Amino acid sequence: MKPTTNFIGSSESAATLRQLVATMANSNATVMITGESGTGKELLARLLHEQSDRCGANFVPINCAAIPKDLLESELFGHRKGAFTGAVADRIGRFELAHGGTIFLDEIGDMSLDMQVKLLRVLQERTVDPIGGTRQVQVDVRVVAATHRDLETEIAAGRFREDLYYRLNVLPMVTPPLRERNDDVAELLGFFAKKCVNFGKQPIRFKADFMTALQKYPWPGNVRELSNLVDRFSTLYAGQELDLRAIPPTLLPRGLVSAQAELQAQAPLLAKLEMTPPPEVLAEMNEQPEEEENEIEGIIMLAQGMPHLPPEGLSLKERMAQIERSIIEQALTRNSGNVSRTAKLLNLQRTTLIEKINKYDLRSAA
Ligand SMILES: Nc1ncnc2c1ncn2[C@@H]1O[C@H](COP(=O)(O)OP(=O)(O)OP(=O)(O)O)[C@@H](O)[C@H]1O
Repeated sequence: MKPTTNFIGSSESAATLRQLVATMANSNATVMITGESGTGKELLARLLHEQSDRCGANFVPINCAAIPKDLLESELFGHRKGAFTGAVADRIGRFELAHGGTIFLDEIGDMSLDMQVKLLRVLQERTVDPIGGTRQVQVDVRVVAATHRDLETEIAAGRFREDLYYRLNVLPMVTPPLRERNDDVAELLGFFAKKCVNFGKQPIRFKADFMTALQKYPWPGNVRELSNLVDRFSTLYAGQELDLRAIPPTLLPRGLVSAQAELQAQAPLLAKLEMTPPPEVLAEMNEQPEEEENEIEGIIMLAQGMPHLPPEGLSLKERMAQIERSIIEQALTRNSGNVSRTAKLLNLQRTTLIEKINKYDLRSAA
């Protein structure tokens, strides 16, 4: 079978996980993957399967928390026709389906104590008892289990069997939360954006300030949350290059929320005035993602045309001239170069405006 799974990331922990998978792939020992939801536990289990000699048989995932307690036994081990009300035909369980391959028992920490006993027996004897059946079925299955729970705490609380824990935890693997490997955020954004293109969406690109803000976000939903966000962006901003303004405020580090709010509030105003921040301001916004909050606010004030005094000071004359030139240029553009209408819009004498057009070398715009 051709491998299709890709565990993205250049951080040290991502590289270590890929290395662990390669090392563990061809052992038959049970693997226990722990980590927060959305950190890639199922992806790693698939990778393990694809890299193993078992890759020609099935990889069978089952979420033990998503299946009602009463149905889980039948799902895992199967049943015979008539075994219980509703069992209208024989049905093979997930263990049999995974014969020769790998079963992935997700959210094992949510399994009831009753089922834990039954699972332990299967792991020890390598046979399953379909409900209502009269004979046991031998299964050759590699077991990979996963949970977002701390199983040692669950054991201490009497909710998880210690013997099952040791049976499962032969080869442990831990997936770190994304906030602890934010080096991977940019690569993951690119990966999921490309995936959206493969699904026929227009490509989106990310500016530096966008990437930097998202690298600071703690990602409680981890890679799943990041992937969903890219899907949303690919729909809302198809074909565009995204900057800080595209990020939902709830995802922004506190220091950038007010900055973004001002930028967004400014957007309709700028549209109304047919003004955009001068190119040098936009460039500054994109080139200095790491700057302190006060600097970002300074950039925003600049974008708004508000006077801002940078920490290193400035030449007031030069800055005033820059602002004056920019406004005249925009007003001329808006009036298709008509000097009389531009003078009226800026409340200037026509002759004064012509002087300024000459001074700022704006004749081509007039
Ligand atoms: N390093 C990664 N590279 C590429 N995709 C990833 C990576 N990590 C996670 N994903 C993707 O993120 C999503 C969530 O991953 P996965 O289902 O493996 O997480 P999980 O830890 O098993 O979550 P849960 O505990 O909620 O079941 C999937 O679409 C998966 O393909």
